[in-house]
Amino acid sequence: MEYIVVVKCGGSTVDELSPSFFESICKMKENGKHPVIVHGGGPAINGMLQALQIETEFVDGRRKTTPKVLETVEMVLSGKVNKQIVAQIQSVNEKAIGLSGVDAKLLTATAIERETLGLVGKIKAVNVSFLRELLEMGYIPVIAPIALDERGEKLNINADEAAGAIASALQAEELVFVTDVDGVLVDGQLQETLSVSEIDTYIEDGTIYGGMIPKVNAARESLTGDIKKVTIANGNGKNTDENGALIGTTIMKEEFIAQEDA
Ligand SMILES: Nc1ncnc2c1ncn2[C@@H]1O[C@H](COP(=O)(O)OP(=O)(O)O)[C@@H](O)[C@H]1O
Ligand SMILES: CC(=O)N[C@@H](CCC(=O)OP(=O)(O)O)C(=O)O
Repeated sequence: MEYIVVVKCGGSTVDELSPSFFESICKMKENGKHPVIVHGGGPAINGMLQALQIETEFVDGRRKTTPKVLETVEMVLSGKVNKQIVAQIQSVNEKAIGLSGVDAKLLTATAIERETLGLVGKIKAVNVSFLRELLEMGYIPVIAPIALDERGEKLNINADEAAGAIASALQAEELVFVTDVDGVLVDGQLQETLSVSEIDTYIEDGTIYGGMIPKVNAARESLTGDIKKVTIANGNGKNTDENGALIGTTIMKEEFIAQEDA
């Protein structure tokens, strides 16, 4: 299998994704690339938890997940958000299939720290052969970040972390985070490129905070493997190149930045 692109759609943007975003996904296929979509849904989960009067709390960017919270997370992610994206892709005439990590044991995870986070996991394994079969059949997999642990218990996974782990396991060429900002901003200025070493500096001085932290951390981890390029871009469809590819902040290994500059 050649060129795989993992695209993570953030919950911040999932209701705003423009037709041109879905067209850019189609263009990828026309250009011989294989998109795999991983999605979040934080704001929709918050809304449902509020409606159900279930308390929620974040610890270092991850949602503390009780059994009741997990039930709601799964209902919103696997039920509402996943099928919304699958329907939108199919409306531009592409074949899409919605799954969570529970289906076909797609994602296996272990709990990070039950005492503080409850049912929150870190991905240990991805059912790569099943995903590759779907890609070979021409399907775009759309994946909700719920995983199973070794005993078959469900765990909630941060969607940015899930996208990074799936991209690494698939040996994808590219990882794209689609969110509600144009990319990484420093003093209000969009950064076209960012090196791995700059990530640490900007997290340390507070320039990168909140929901941007898991994205740049997932970028850093993925770039230690086969992935050559990670992009953080806006889902509003306004920033695309002539091929319809999303433009935002590109995070690359130092040696690739050096090559591009040469
Ligand atoms: N340096 C930065 N540049 C741009 N956005 C940043 C930065 N640091 C933190 N953010 C925040 O990260 C948010 C995106 O993360 P998040 O809300 O978790 O989105 P998603 O649901 O797409 O994962 C932005 O809306 C912004 O508030
Ligand atoms: C463990 C954990 O925090 N899981 C996330 C999963 C969804 C997500 O990550 O959505 P975004 O991409 O919109 O942030 C949650 O429960 O909100």
